[in-house]
Amino acid sequence: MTPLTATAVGKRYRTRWAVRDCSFSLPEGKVVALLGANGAGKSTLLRMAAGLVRPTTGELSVFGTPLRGRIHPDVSFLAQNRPLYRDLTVRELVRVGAAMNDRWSADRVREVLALQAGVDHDAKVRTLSAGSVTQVAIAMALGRLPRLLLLDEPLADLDPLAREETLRIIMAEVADRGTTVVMSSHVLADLREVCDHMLLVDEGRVQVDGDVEEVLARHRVLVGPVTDESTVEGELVSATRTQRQSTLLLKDAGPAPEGWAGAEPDLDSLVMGYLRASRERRASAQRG
Ligand SMILES: Nc1ncnc2c1ncn2[C@@H]1O[C@H](COP(=O)(O)OP(=O)(O)OP(=O)(O)O)[C@@H](O)[C@H]1O
Repeated sequence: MTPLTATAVGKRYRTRWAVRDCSFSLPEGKVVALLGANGAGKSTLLRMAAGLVRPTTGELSVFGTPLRGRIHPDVSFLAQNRPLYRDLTVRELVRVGAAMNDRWSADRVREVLALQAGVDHDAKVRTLSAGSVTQVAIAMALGRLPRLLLLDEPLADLDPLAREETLRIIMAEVADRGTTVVMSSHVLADLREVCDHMLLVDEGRVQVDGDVEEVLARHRVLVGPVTDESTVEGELVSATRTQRQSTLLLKDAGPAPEGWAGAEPDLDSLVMGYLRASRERRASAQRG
């Protein structure tokens, strides 16, 4: 069953739309990278999917059930501010989790915590480093035994070792339990090796949605003479030009014309191309 479907979803804060006309369906049992620049609308989308924020327009469904402003029992959400009771110890938190959740596995939380080196179970949450708080919050999120795990910037505070541990835990969660994981980030390097599916948002709209391999196969990077772009076929996503040479990212490109070299982009150059185009659109809108 589809873990998350959005139909024409929009969210307006006062006069500003944070998310606009978003429609997508996520595949089950995959890792989905939710990508976009700062302020693109990633957190707002995740908060709506978690049932914490109601859409202004449209509808979100989790495993076929329309959300009505409350968290779905099969969903766990790691919010960007990691809300945990700061005066409790990690051990006490695990006990409180049992009281607050209908479905709860303290064993699962302990199992995940045991995989995370350096988290002191007897320390009060407020004395932990930001990275340890994130690790505890992820363990707590997994304690709800979710089928859909929504993670807002899960790796942002983690050192390289903790990142690796966390990615391993997430990969095992997907492989062993078939959980669908949505992870937001603006640091693509975090997600490159783990994501199967991507959702790239820009100014609240979905720009790219699909299986990573399929998305890459639909794009080409063409390099050729700056003087002769007229022979290039396809939808231009973005371009970087030096005095002599153009590097174009294209969607649904035709064959490389005479004098041009073409190759499939890697995920980094694809995402950078879309982000660059988005920044240029914003800059040109500001210039009026
Ligand atoms: N509670 C709020 N009230 C008013 N505006 C908001 C609120 N939450 C988000 N916004 C605005 O909505 C837009 C999208 O914000 P959002 O936090 O969803 O983006 P994001 O992609 O998660 O950004 P970042 O990567 O910086 O966390 C931004 O312009 C933001 O200022």
